Amino acid sequence: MTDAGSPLPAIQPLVAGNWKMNGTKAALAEVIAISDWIDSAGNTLKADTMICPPATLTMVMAELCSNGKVLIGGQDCHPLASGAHTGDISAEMLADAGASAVILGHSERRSDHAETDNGVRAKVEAAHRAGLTAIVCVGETAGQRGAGLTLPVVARQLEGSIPDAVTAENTIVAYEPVWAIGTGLTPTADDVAEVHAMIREALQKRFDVAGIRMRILYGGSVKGSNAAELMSVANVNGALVGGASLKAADLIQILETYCK
Ligand SMILES: O=C[C@H](O)COP(=O)(O)O
Repeated sequence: MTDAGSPLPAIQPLVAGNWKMNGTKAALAEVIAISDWIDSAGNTLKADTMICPPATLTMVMAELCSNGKVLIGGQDCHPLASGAHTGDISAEMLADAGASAVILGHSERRSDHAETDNGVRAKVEAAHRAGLTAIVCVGETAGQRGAGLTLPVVARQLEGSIPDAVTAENTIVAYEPVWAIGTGLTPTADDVAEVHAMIREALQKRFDVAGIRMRILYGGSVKGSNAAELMSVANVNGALVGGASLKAADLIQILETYCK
């Protein structure tokens, strides 16, 4: 409930596809097929759809999807707006290319590029400065889960990676257990519920109403056959999908779980 006592609007789920380092111009056919399917689904689809292509496809994909049915996101950004940083792109550049969001702190960035919570936080601030929604990834490794550290690890990443001033619109949390990414393994529905409940509680404590309304996505081996179960867990407001977002037919199976 808000201060005025009126009920909060329902959270609109999001299914976001992270293409990672996959996709050339030939893959644009997939996003066209997704967009056409969304058109045919009309009002029955009760979720937003986003594709986060490699940077090379951002602008052309954003132009193809200018009707807004498929939102476009980046996969990373530099904390600064411009400068001598060979190979990097800024949040402002992503926004200029037509992106409305950017994935930050993905475990592959944390491990491949030694990204820290502080570094991710600076990138989230950059995303907000450029008017982008930050999709902030958190999640434990297999070793951390085995040691019973899932909740403290995720809580620490959440606290460290998200800045103090956020809104429910400009920030999304994605819980991705590292051991579930690309492995075909998924946590049980109860395990997902436990972590998402902790995330919701932490967000609410820190951000009040914004924390209640913020979307929390689950990611890690989501596919058509498990999406209905995972997406029905309390406090799961959509999915961050890797492998199953590369083919339109696979992503559409996941989107179908949100067709009512
Ligand atoms: O960002 C997406 C995740 O890393 C999940 O990837 P996956 O669906 O291939 O397991």
